[in-house]
Amino acid sequence: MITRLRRESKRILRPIANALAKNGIKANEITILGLILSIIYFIVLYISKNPLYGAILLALSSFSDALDGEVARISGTAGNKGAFLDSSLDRVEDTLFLSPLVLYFQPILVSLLVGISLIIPYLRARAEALGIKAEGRGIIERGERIIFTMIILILLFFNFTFTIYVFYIFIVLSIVTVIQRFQLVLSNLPK
Ligand SMILES: CC(C)CCC[C@@H](C)CCC[C@@H](C)CCC[C@@H](C)CCOC[C@@H](COP(=O)(O)O[C@@H]1[C@H](O)[C@H](OP(=O)(O)O)[C@@H](O)[C@H](O)[C@H]1O)OCC[C@H](C)CCC[C@H](C)CCC[C@H](C)CCCC(C)C
Ligand SMILES: Nc1ccn([C@@H]2O[C@H](COP(=O)(O)O)[C@@H](O)[C@H]2O)c(=O)n1
Ligand SMILES: [Mg+2]
Ligand SMILES: [Mg+2]
Repeated sequence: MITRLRRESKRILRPIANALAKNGIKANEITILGLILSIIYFIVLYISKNPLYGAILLALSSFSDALDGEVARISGTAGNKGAFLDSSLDRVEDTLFLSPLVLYFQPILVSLLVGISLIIPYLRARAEALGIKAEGRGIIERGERIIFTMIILILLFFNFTFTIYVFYIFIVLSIVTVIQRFQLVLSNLPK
């Protein structure tokens, strides 16, 4: 879903990215800013236990993630080094985004979710190493997972009792995505 939104999102992202590139801001700096914001998210949410602060910091960090690639392309610096930095720091950020959910849900389920959120991109990386395109494959890719996390934090802020069910749905959809990516790779390999 988010992958399909990617093209339309350019209309919002392009002018902001243009302004940043014009002012000499580098893509890697935005990538690092995203990481710093995710660390602040982790600390602030863990200490304050206020899910609204978490939702705001999550929005800012993930927005940096949506912007860095655009800045790299506009300034002509897009390349493997940046792609490696971006994807690898995404994994650090995913861990930081999801771990504090232990404050609200069963730790065993949160640790399962953290693990699954690392397995999903691992499967994409492995698929791509085997020459199989996995972008856009799976019901809940990173963009959707970030939006799910944001919705959960907002629902927690308003103390809705049904939030736990949204959390369960998040886990189930993440497991479905793992299965979808396994299927994708296995059905594309001769043996
Ligand atoms: C003017 C500004 C200062 C205003 C700031 C406003 C912000 C606070 C608003 C934030 C809005 C927030 C909700 C935005 C969330 C965006 C978030 C969903 C984007 C997350 O980025 C995901 C990114 C992932 O793709 P990428 O290829 O880089 O990474 C790959 C991924 O990790 C793979 O994992 P997996 O396999 O899928 O599990 C790995 O396998 C790969 O290795 C890895 O490379 O996708 C980015 C593209 C998105 C399509 C971009 C969406 C942009 C938003 C729609 C833009 C909307 C911004 C507006 C300002 C919104 C304003 C809303 C307002 C607050 C009402
Ligand atoms: N610091 C960076 C970040 C990203 N890139 C390039 O952008 C691609 C990812 O774009 P997104 O829109 O998904 O963020 C990535 O593959 C790199 O080519 C970069 O060069 N430097
Ligand atoms: Mg990015
Ligand atoms: Mg990133």
